[in-house]
Amino acid sequence: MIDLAHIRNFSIVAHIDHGKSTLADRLIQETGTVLDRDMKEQMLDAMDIERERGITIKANTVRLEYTADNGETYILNLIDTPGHVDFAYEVSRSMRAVEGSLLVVDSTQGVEAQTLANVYHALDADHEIVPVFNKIDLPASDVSRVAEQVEDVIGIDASGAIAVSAKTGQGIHEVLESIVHHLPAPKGTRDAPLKAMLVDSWYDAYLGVIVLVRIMDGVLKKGERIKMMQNGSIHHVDRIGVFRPKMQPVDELGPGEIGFLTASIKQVRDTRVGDTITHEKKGCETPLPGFKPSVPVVFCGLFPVDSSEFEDLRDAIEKLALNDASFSYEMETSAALGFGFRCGFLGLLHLEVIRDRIEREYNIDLITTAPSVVYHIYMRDGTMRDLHNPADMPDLTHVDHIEEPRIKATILVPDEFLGDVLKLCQDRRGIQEELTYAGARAMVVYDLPLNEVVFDFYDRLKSVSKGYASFDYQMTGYRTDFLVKMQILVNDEPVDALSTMVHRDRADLRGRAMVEKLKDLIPRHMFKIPIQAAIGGKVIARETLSALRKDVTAKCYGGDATRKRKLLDKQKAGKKKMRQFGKVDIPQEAFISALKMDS
Ligand SMILES: Nc1nc2c(ncn2[C@@H]2O[C@H](COP(=O)(O)OP(=O)(O)OP(=O)(O)O)[C@@H](O)[C@H]2O)c(=O)[nH]1
Repeated sequence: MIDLAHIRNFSIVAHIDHGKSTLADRLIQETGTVLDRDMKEQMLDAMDIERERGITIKANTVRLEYTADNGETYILNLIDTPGHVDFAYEVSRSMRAVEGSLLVVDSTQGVEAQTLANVYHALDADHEIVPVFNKIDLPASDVSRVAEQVEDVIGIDASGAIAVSAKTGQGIHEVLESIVHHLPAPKGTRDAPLKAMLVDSWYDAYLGVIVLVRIMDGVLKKGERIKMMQNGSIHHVDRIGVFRPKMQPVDELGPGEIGFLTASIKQVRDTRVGDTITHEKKGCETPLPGFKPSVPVVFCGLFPVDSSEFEDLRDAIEKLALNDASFSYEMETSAALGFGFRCGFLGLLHLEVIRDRIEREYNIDLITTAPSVVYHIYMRDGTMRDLHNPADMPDLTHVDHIEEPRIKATILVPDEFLGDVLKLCQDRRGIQEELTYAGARAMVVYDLPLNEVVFDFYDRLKSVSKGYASFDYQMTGYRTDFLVKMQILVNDEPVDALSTMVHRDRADLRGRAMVEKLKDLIPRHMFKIPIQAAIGGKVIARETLSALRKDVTAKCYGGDATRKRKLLDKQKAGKKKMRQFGKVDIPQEAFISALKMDS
């Protein structure tokens, strides 16, 4: 039995790359949770892909045991939260399971857009916050400037801030002491009926679904029968334990504790995040206030390049969906691409991660169609339908008006790039709402159509600001606008995978840019190929790809046989990555490249 006064539950909030994972590693190491020789960098980022991209996707948790300078031993439960905007929902969810946060700010960079977004989640959850200024080993570190920023921009007291280097370990001891002395102990009643929050869940091939819980009141033991309060389903608990960071069984989980349970649950979908778990008999009466469910906001089609791999793709998607309740999919057929899936994601990063995993872990080459947001189509008969795929756009004569999702975007950028950032937002149909300064940085808030952001906004923002701008957004609602479906025709055949919804005022520009790009991306054929952009029956842009008798080896004068061989092999490999539309081969990268807007 662990006494509540000796528990501290906390999370780390930070902008991406400010050192959250590195700090977590140091805390694990400093408390001896993992022996030094077993310590590999970034213990908490389990998946390869996370390691490679340096981002944390699945919220992870670890229990640390720390003997403080006052001689008392404390249990510190760290919940690692994802830092990226796509996973904002996971952040806000895990925040409710803990009482405090370490706010990590890179002292060479300062407060960024996701610092703000994440710290607001923490403040929403009534957290006590300890600011931690990281990377003080670097010459560019400026702790007093960052402290000023934290006070000015976020409005929290930075006098108790700790300067650390998660890299060298400097200041880590102070962080642990501050967790013990500045963060509140959890509250809860041992004798009350069981009330536990379902914080997260994921699928494990051996154990089935693993459920991360925070016990609010009561005690959970192995062998008990529990009830999920949302749907009343009953499960038999076959394992309980904690993460250190490996799984370690425990006898019970009491109030204030964070741990896991398994109960032969087959699918992550059967465990609703934010649900309240109680005992089947003598359970609690009222559930905890619920969480909002995460809804996919970006949709795109995934098709196998090699159509014989459709079943493999289905298998891969089903497996990934087992572990990710926020990823949705349904079968889709496209005239040009054959069989595939229409998939829904929380955002672009989520999309990229899933696509990468399918290509890498399941070895399937994919064609990804243009990402699209969900439009509300109001019909003349008074009904409304969601449009996930521009290809499904109903006949315009039946449509009354169309609404598109809007976001509130917060961008922090050094002064000198502000002009370019404003221009970018303006070009993307943005409406400026706020412009303020914090030192040499400007903070702008824009109301933007999500559609203009999902594709390459973030890349463009990074490039116009030389990487210095940071960005975060939240959905705000829907608004009517003059939106049309633009089709692309290659050799007079519509390529549905390239259909997009655009604002009418920008359609000509976009159409022109797309056909010009496609002209460069599609290889020449033996015949002339017209490439057109059209709205309804009206062509708004056109290019023609001239015919060519293709002899790729022609430039290999001198008859070097191995060079010729290599070129031919390369061409063959390239062929595999092409898709035939009527008589025309379109390379895979054309589907994405054509949509990128350079400026
Ligand atoms: N010099 C120096 N580098 C650091 C320090 N802490 C972290 N880094 C480096 O900064 C980079 C980002 O650190 P991470 O710990 O991966 O950052 P993160 O905030 O967890 O990033 P996400 O998981 O992507 O949100 C890595 O290359 C680290 O090695 C530090 O104290 N000093």
